Amino acid sequence: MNTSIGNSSAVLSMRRGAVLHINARTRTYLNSKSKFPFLLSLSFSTATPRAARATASMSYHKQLAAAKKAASVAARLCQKVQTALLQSDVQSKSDKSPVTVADYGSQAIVSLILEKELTSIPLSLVAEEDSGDLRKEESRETLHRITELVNDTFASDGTINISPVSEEDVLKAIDTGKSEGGPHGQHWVLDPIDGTKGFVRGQQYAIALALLDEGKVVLGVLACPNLPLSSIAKSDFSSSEDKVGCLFFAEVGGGTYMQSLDGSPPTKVHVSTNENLEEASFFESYEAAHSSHDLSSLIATKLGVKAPPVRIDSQAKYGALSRGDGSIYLRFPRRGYVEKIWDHAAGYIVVAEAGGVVNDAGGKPLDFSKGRYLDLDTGIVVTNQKLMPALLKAVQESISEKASSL
Ligand SMILES: Nc1ncnc2c1ncn2[C@@H]1O[C@H](COP(=O)(O)O)[C@@H](O)[C@H]1OP(=O)(O)O
Ligand SMILES: [Mg+2]
Ligand SMILES: [Mg+2]
Ligand SMILES: [Mg+2]
Repeated sequence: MNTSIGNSSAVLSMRRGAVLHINARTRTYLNSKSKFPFLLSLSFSTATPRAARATASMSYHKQLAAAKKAASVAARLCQKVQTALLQSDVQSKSDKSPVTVADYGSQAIVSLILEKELTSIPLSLVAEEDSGDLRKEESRETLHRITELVNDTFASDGTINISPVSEEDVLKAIDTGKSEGGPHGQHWVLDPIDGTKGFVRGQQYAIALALLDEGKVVLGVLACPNLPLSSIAKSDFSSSEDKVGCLFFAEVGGGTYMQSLDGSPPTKVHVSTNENLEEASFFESYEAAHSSHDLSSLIATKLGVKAPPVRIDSQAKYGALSRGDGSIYLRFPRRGYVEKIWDHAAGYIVVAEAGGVVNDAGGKPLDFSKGRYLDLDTGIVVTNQKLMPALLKAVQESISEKASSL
């Protein structure tokens, strides 16, 4: 039996260029999930060893404060949309993946807040969404709604001093995210909603924001609006009594902290110190299309892992792992899928600063300096330092066995 957060009965049908349909039962379910918090992540990285050394002693406090604010405000917009998701709010992109008004609104909010808070250098932002579809005639209503959502979110937050924005301002703010990143200089990396499928199902998602400096991730923020503040290691974690809404943040050399999205004081978190594989539990994607459940099951069996996998959407998995809810996260996308930096940058530093290790299946650390994409061997493997050697051995043996059985 597998463990997953929330209800899995939502029925979504997606066709190229078509609106994603949500049936009445799902709508009722989504509307009943207003208690769920949103997850947002941001990260920042640096690239060359010389420059990395030069920046190692730098402080990113100001950028971290701006990132936390941006992700938290964007999370509020996402929460508002998730509680009243309309069929017209969800559309299908050209790669058939869903996108909602909240993905666009979140990206606009983060871009506008970073621009406002950090005026010393021009903003370079590598982000998932762009305004291409929104500029089409048939998207006029959608753009209007996104602009309203952005302005309402700013207006209801007493700490944001941004005048009402126009539709053109929103389009421009979204398109700030077209930066290519790379090994030099500072680049923000944003996934405005990571785990859009989980968001649409009324389940887990994150706003993920990171900063790269010379190709290295130097800070990251993950807002997880629906993640319980207490551990999700146990299969009964989705109890309606659980308080939800976590904000994870990390700065290079400074450790990882978690606070509630409604503003409790932060506490330092650490990955699990578990060295016993029989007692280990592991996370993987809720969506089997995003990561091979068969391969991770083979690995778990080889390692003697007894607990069933915990399947949840988005970089909330990195957040949960950073506080020791489980000890392993396995991700094996289908052949040919290329991972993007915004899907891992914030999660990477949140786990690394909590004492964990994030490698590709070949045992190499992830390299965020190559532009918008990650160049990976097969998949991503995350655990603590003690378990990584045994885990990598099992991963590599299982990959070979699976390949020879085909
Ligand atoms: N076919 C795919 N394989 C792997 N990951 C995918 C695929 N399609 C979308 N994704 C991205 O995987 C991440 C979610 O993975 P998970 O299964 O861990 O929740 C998201 O970043 C999602 O993008 P998006 O940001 O658009 O939701
Ligand atoms: Mg997407
Ligand atoms: Mg994503
Ligand atoms: Mg996304």
